[in-house]
Amino acid sequence: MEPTELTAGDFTEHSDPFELFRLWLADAEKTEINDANAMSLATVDEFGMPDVRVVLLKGLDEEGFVFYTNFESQKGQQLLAQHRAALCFHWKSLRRQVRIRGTIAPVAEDEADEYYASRPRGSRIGAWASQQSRPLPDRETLENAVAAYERKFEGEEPSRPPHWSGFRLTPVQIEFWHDRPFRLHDRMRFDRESETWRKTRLYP
Ligand SMILES: Cc1cc2nc3c(=O)[nH]c(=O)nc-3n(C[C@H](O)[C@H](O)[C@H](O)COP(=O)(O)O)c2cc1C
Ligand SMILES: Cc1ncc(COP(=O)(O)O)c(CN)c1O
Repeated sequence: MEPTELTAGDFTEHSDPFELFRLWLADAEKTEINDANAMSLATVDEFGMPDVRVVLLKGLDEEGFVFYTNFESQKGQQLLAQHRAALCFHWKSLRRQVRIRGTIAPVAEDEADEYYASRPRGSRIGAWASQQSRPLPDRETLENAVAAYERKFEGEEPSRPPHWSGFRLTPVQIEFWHDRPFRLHDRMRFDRESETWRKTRLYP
């Protein structure tokens, strides 16, 4: 890949990891074919066995990174029990990676209500119909559940299911990685130190 404005430049000068993350996400929105906000979410189960799946980043503020899911799903149960997780973004079009580790807390009820209300009606009904991560005998069972909830909420706005909400990951560590020739990549890690961030360059 020829270096461009997006693939060259020195990100290692940045001192605010949130600001740098926002710049990289904005770049990725321009270059990824879809879902630039997709991130791998790593958790551990009650036996310390790792698990990982992709979710979408739906909010970012000074407290952290927000995503939405079913709290009774595998990830929901793992996050409620362990309160810790890691995220990984890989933007292939930019040859960039961001890794984030931190603590997990559910978002406030009103924050979840507001996001749920912004989703298409079909997705809101779907959140009721899907018993995410539990066995489903056949597709028809799911479609019947969707039809039943469509009848239940006919003529009204579906309320947010009590088991559907968001988690916020508050980072303690954020690492930025950028591809460089001959695998001699640039890596910069930020470690939270109460109100500030300590910055460390890492061997590739
Ligand atoms: C691009 C992409 C985005 C996804 N976004 C979400 C999401 O935001 N929330 C969610 O619950 N599942 C999302 N999924 C589905 C999850 O990867 C996963 O299959 C599901 O949440 C069940 O995970 P669990 O059994 O570990 O709880 C997404 C999948 C893909 C491929
Ligand atoms: C099951 C599920 N829940 C939630 C989401 C989050 O995205 P949205 O709120 O835009 O549906 C996704 C995105 N793929 C998803 O697959």
